[in-house]
Formats: sequence, structure tokens, C-alpha cells
Amino acid sequence: MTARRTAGPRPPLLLALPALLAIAFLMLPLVGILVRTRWSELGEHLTTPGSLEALRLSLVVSFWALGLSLVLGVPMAWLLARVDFRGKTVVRSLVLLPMVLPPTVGGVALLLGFGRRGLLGPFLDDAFGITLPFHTSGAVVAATFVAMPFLVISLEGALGGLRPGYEETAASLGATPLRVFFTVTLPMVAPGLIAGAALTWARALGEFGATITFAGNLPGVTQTLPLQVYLLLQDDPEAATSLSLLLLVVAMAVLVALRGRWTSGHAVRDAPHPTPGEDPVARAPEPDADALAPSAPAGRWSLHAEVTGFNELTLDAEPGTTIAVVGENGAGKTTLLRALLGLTPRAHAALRLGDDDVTTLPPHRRGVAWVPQDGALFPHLTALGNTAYGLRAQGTGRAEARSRARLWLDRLGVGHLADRRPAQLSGGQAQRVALARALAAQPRLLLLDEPLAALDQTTRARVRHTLRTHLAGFGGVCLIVTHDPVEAVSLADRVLVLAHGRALQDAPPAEVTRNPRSPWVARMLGRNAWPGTTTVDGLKLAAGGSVVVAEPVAEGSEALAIVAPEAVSLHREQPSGSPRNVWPGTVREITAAGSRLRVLVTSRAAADVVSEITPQAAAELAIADGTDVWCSVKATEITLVPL
Ligand SMILES: Nc1ncnc2c1ncn2[C@@H]1O[C@H](COP(=O)(O)OP(=O)(O)OP(=O)(O)O)[C@@H](O)[C@H]1O
Repeated sequence: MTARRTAGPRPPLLLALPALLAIAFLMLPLVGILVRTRWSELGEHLTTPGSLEALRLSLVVSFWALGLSLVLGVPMAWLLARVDFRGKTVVRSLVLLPMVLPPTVGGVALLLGFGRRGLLGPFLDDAFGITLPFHTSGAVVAATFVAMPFLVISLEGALGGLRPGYEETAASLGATPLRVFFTVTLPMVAPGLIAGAALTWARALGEFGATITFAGNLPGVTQTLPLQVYLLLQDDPEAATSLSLLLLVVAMAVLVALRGRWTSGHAVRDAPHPTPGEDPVARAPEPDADALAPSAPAGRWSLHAEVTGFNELTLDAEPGTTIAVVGENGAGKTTLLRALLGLTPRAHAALRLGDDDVTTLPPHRRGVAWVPQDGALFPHLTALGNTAYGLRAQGTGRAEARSRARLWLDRLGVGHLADRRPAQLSGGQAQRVALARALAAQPRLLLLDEPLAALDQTTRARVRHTLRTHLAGFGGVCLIVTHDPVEAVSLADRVLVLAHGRALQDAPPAEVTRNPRSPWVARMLGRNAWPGTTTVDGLKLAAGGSVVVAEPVAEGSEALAIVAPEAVSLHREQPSGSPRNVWPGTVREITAAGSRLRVLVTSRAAADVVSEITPQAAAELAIADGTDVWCSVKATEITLVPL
């Protein structure tokens, strides 16, 4: 047995015993069929005209039932998984009811609903001349009634497990809801759909109770294999055993096929992965962005957005501007992006891109492309298929879309990976493909949600470089949500600081670095920021101490004293001489920051003081966690920023 191959911990006896009993309980009846089958007569039993007719009928009925279940069940599963409506619980119970209802009761209910004297029967008879009972279509209806729930449950589960990011990204690339459903949703839930379809078919094939009650037992018309097994059991038990074996084998084959092919996700497991330690991107020559850029800007679009709701702010930007959106967790960064996409009821954006007002347009018609944090590459498409997706959705022909997509992949240095699926790409490669996909869709506004967050430091630096190069050629406005100060400062023309959904500061990086408007921004940018009230010669700190500055501001207002960590010197003895700001404190933490050390000192005067010193200085000072030190800052190194 395969379980032996993987040696795991021994299961507890108390669980293993009943489990083994359960296996025996399920196996015994099957073994009974196998043992009692007259193998010599098997061929004869299975090829009697009656058996062949019943088999034909079973196949016809079960496939029709599967078809009907797909046509009705797929939209039903979608409705249950995706749409919030009153009475959803009742509808779901209704869908599942046939699974728990005794099939004969189901048959009675079908008779009363669709039978000759049922609610709809006379109408079907008069209008279409259809009489379901004692007709093959009746057997189809009965089989569909009991089998469809398997499809709906399986598909609803698969749809519920699909993160909305994929479908939202597809919409942002220009795909209509129907296209998204057929090109993203359905392929991504294919394993669930196929498993549900197989179970539905197997259940329809084995249907007995509802069929005999509703459609009767007419040979050649409604007498399917299970009905024949039941009849034969009285007259010819050996033949009944042979037919049972046939049904058993078919059912088992379905389950085995399902396990092998559809429970392990997409069939990309066996595809070659990049050799560990060998990054194809590193080997591939970086394409010359300028040489490839000519066709890049297909237009120039400014941005004007007035956002209301959770976010309250107005954004104006010239074409080609890159804005880093920063803020604490929960500040409203994602909500702002979703408002611009038209994807959230929590905030509304009156949005103008270039000369066009796109406020009332649905997400797929706005020209706003979104790259979510994980890239959300469609796993069932290759890198090329992903990149061509937006162009195809916007009506570009297949060949043209693919050749343009290939160009974009080349531009981003991942052209050689065009035929790979996302599962075969490294994080950095996937980010580049996601970016290529967004840019290829020719958006008028580009939204990147923490594009580099998932990458390691080395890849991050490389992808950041690529990003900067390609954003330079982008003709629209680009918003990048980030928690990384290096990203904010190095990629953006402007930094938008959000707090509680509002713009706390919106200025060039240099200005934000020099004059951060909140302690959080200062800390994010690696600066000391101590709040306090201005005095004649500096600031009285909220923490208790005071600082003297070279250029005081008007007395009595709230302000932040901003100090770069490099400007804070540490001493073991109280320094004498020029620095006018000296406080005692205790070392709380020492961390590496590039080639320097970052030392956190807690002090009664300023609460937290961060100092950056060389490892050599740290060694000379012999500091460690808990060491008492003196901090000093020159008055000229302190900037006061009014709040
Ligand atoms: N669907 C929702 N329903 C209600 N409140 C929500 C919903 N989504 C987010 N919020 C709240 O709205 C606020 C802003 O959330 P948002 O996700 O925009 O923040 P963020 O700045 O992106 O945060 P983070 O840095 O953690 O990603 C938070 O207080 C959050 O709890």
C-alpha cells in the first residue's frame, strides 16, 4: 500500500483500530460481489439484450443528467458562492435537500410537481406534449434531481476557496465579468468542477429510488442498470451480481481517476523548476530599457481623484508621476486603491484620467490596472498567456496580443520564461511578469500594492531597479503602496502619507525625509522624531526633557524634533564641550543596518533615541544591551517640524 512508503509516526491504537474496522466494513460487501461473481458467465450476463439495453439507457440518462446539472448547477453554485441575497440559507438547503431525502420520497415529490396530475404536468403536456413519467426524460429528471447537489456543493466550495484577487485583477486588465468567469474563474475551479461533475455522473448512473417512483420501470424506456439489477435479484441472482460488478467497477474507476488527476491541483508539479541557486534572471542580460522603450508610452494621462468615504482626500498628479502611498496598518492604503478601481463600497472615487471622467465606469472599463501584493498571476496560463490577457480582453487578436506580450516580457527581462506557468517562477520573476501583464494592458493608472514585499533583499534591489526603469516610460500615474522607506524614497516622485484615511502629507521624498509630519513617518524613514512644544530656544519634549536647536521657531506650538540617527553620538562618560543636547540613557537593542549598527537607547529625556554608529565605534565603547550611555546631538543637527 502506498501509505507504507512514507514512514510517519505510529497512529494511536485507539484511532487505528476503529479506522481498520471501518475499512473492513466498507470492503466486505465489495469482496462479497467479487467472490460471488461467476466469472465464467460474466460475459454472457453482461451481453444479454436486456443488459445491453439497460446499459445504453443508463449511459444516456446519466450523461443527460450531467449535462442538465452543469447547465443549471454551475450558475447556481456561482450564485451561492458569490452573491449575497436574502434567503440564501433556504436556497442552499433546497439544493442540498435531495442528498438527504430518501430517493423514493424524492420520486413522490417529483410526481406531485411534474407528474401527469402534478402542479406542472398538465401544462407540460398541453404546451409541449411532454409526459415525464414513464418516459426516458422522466428518468433524466429523477437522476438530475438527486445528482445535481454533488456538483453544486463541490463547485461552491471551490468558488468559495478562490481568492477574489484573481478575478479583480482580471477585471482591472479590462475583462468583462462574463469573460472573467470563463477565462479565470472556471479554469481556476476546474478541479472542483470536474470532481463535482464526475461524482454527479456516478450518482446519476447509480440512481434507483427516485427513478422507479417517478419514471417507472419500463424496459428500454426507463429501466436503467440499477433497476435491472433489482429485478434480476429475484429471478437470476448471478446475473444481478454480474451487473452489480459492472456498476461497481465504473464507480471505482471514476473515484480512482478523480484521485489521480484532480485532487492534486494543476498539473504543473512535474514540470521542470529552475535549478536551485541558479536564477535565470541573473543570467539573462538586462535588456536596454531605452532601446526597448519607444512603443512604451501609448499616451499620457494625468490623474484627478476626489475620494470620499473611509478615505477623504484629493489627488492630483501629472502624467508619469509615481506616488508612494505610505501609512500605518489600517491607514486606508488598500481602501484607497480599491476605491480608484471601483471595487469597494467603503470609499468612492470621483476619478478623472487624462480628459476622461471614468467615475461611473465599471472596473473593467476604467483603464486602471492593479498589481496585488502577490501578483495574482493566473496559475492556469503561462507567463505569456498572463501577459497577453489584458490585450485579449480588450479585443486585440490572439497573434498580435501574444507578440506584444512577448515584447513586454522581454522588456522586463523575463522573455525566456514566456512558456512557464506561475508555479515555475521565482518570486522576483513572478513580480516582473505581473508588472509586464499590467503594463501590456496599456492602463491609464497603475496601482502596485507592495510590489517588492515578498522578495529577498538582493532580488528586491534588482526588481526595484527594473521597476524604476519601466515606470520612467509609463505615460500614466503610478501609485505604489509600500512599507519600505527605501522603496518610497527611491521609486517615487511624491510620497503620500495616509493616516485615518486622510492625507497627512503629500510631498517629494526629500521634503518628507527632511520634514516628516508625523513620528510614524519619521520612524519609517529611519529618523528620530520627538514630539513636544516649542520654547524660546528649542522644544520641550513630551517625554520630559528638552532640546536646544540652532533655529528655533515661534514659541508655544506643537512640533517634532527630527534627528538623523547618524547625528546621535554615544559616549560612556558624560561629554563636555560643544554639543548642547546631552542625555543619559540605557542601550536596549543593537541591530545591523547595512555596514553600520543601529543602537536603540531609552532615555528619560526623549523616550527612544536611535543612534547609528560604526561597528568599530561600538567595539571601542564596549556597549551591549543594558549598558548605560550618554547620547549627544549638536543643536545644528536638529530640525523642528511644526505639526
Ligand atoms: N471590508 C471591510 N469592512 C470593514 N472595515 C474594513 C474592511 N476592509 C478594511 N477595513 C478597515 O478599514 C481600515 C483601512 O483598511 P485598509 O486595508 O485600507 O488599510 P491599509 O492601510 O491598507 O492597511 P495595511 O497596511 O494593514 O494593509 C482599517 O481600519 C480596516 O480595519
